[in-house]
Amino acid sequence: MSSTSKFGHLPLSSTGPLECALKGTVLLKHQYFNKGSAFTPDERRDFELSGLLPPRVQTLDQQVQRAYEQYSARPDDLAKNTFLTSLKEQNNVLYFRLLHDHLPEMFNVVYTPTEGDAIQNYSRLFRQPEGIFLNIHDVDRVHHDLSLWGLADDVDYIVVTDGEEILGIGDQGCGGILISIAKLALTTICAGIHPNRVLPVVLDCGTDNEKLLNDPLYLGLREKRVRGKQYDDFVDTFIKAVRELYPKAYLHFEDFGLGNARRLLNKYRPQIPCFNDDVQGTGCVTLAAIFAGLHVTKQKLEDVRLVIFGAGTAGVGIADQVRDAIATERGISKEEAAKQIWLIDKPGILASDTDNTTDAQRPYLKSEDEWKGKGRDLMTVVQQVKPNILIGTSTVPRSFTKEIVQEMASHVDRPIILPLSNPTRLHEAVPADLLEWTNGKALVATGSPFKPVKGPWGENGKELEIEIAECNNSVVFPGIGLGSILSRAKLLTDKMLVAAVNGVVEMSPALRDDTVPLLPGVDVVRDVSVSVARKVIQAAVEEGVAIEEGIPEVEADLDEWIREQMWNPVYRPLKFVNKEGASREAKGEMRVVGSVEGRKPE
Ligand SMILES: NC(=O)C1=CN([C@@H]2O[C@H](COP(=O)(O)OP(=O)(O)OC[C@H]3O[C@@H](n4cnc5c(N)ncnc54)[C@H](O)[C@@H]3O)[C@@H](O)[C@H]2O)C=CC1
Ligand SMILES: CC(=O)C(=O)O
Ligand SMILES: [Mg+2]
Repeated sequence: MSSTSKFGHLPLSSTGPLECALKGTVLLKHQYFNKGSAFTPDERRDFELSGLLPPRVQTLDQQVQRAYEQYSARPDDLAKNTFLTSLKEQNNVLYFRLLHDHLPEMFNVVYTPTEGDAIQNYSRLFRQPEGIFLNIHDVDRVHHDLSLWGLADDVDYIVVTDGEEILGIGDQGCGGILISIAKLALTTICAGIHPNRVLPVVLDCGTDNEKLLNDPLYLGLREKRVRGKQYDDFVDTFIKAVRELYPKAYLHFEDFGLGNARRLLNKYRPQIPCFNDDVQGTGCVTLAAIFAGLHVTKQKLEDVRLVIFGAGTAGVGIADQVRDAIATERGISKEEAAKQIWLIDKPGILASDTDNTTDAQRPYLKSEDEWKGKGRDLMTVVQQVKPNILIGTSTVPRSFTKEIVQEMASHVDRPIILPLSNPTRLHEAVPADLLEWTNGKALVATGSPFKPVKGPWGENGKELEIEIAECNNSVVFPGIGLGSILSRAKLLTDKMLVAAVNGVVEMSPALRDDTVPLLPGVDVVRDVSVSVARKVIQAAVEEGVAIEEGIPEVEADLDEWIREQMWNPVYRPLKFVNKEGASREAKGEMRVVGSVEGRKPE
């Protein structure tokens, strides 16, 4: 039962007994309340479960042990991913506890790269729907369909995608729902966001993926993507419905295509608390990695000479975050700061004479005179620019060749090289090669996880194992979301994003020891999220956008206030309440009771 905390408020995630109006088989099939073999003897009696379960009562730890054995017996990562999806549908606490206890091992199975395989196979692996599917041809029903999820107060965090540019594997149509689900699972496991107060959404606008269009089992709209005004009206209707139904919710855009990602962010950012993970999340985590790298190389932002290969949603998102940091740090204009960044896309270096550049790329165009008569390919740019940082967001595998990397390393002692394209097979270079080509000098972080690399790189050729940081927006988006939700920020401002970067940098192992990774790993992810959330909340208060009252000012209290509201995967004793008497004591649990009872939308 929830109660006010020492801070005099009702925490977002509560502890103590959990009210439940369900019994028998309905309860056993309910992912939020189900405990399986861990129902206590009293609960078995009170909730009509005694004949429905084998007699032995087990602990959560024993269940985790069994689930881990079952997981380990699955032959490959996709089968492991499918197993975990089923487990989540059966028992939320067990699923999140298993993940919690084995996170470093399972992270790449529930997230990139394996989740990408699951998304590509969505219509083949489909067993049970999860989330909300909105149909562009049913725009009149958007409000109604969204309302089926629950009542106004019940949603804190929404992830929405239109499935056009998923995790580096392109257009996946309605299978994109799985990226919304996966990102939300990470908000829970990494930042303790209540799993029952989140909402995954896919906007089904069709797909341009021929394979899906020709697949008779494809579950989404089998037609080409609808674009233009009809698309914009659909998104607008969705946003309006979100504001009406879930006025407190924070909206996370994920994996929209290049033509829409930034455009939608720019449109809605001044109106609602929203965030684009590919633009802003990637920008924040990469800036944090750069700060850590510069700390190791003993350089400052004024020393940055950054080349970004692949100037799409993520690439320009990174450029903006770095440019703004340089401008603030050096006290110069954004135009001046942009001179330290070079963008390369399919036509080569982007210059004033390059055709079809986007509004977002324009601030970074170089003068055509500067590049007249010169090659515009990556090798020439590296030769001319002599960058100390090279980032890949191109989806072009192996594009950072030995020659290019060695050219870069011939100008700087410790090149910072971040191949960020996902999934693993699309990385611009793999860490083992980067380290070998630079004799262990490169400071590397990657978009997907890689195993540590062994090599003779120590003093006098001593064998050393170098850990590789994962530079993925997953390091930062859960904490940004947590901070925004807890402060009930009405907008997500630039200063809150800068604060989030600082929250990650403070946790970077490389700040204390320059032989270790640039970014914190998943083993400390909850601490990272607290650090990020704290900074985000403080910035929201300073900016005057925090609505929540009573946010503690003292840092230690603020940390406690944050941690107290994070959801933990533990079983809570169930307390039976009559359906009529079911109160909303434990904030957030009512959606479950409501949906099972068939609560009508208001
Ligand atoms: N590590 C992380 O946290 C993140 C990684 N990513 C990854 O970054 C990659 C790009 O994602 P988005 O920016 O969303 O896609 P996008 O499609 O918006 O951008 C890709 C860009 O690369 C360019 N490109 C393609 N071929 C090229 C070539 N041969 N030479 C130069 N440029 C070329 C494209 O024209 C486009 O501008 C994906 O693999 C994605 O998974 C994206 C977001 C976060
Ligand atoms: C990590 C991520 O958001 C992406 O690859 O799209
Ligand atoms: Mg993404």
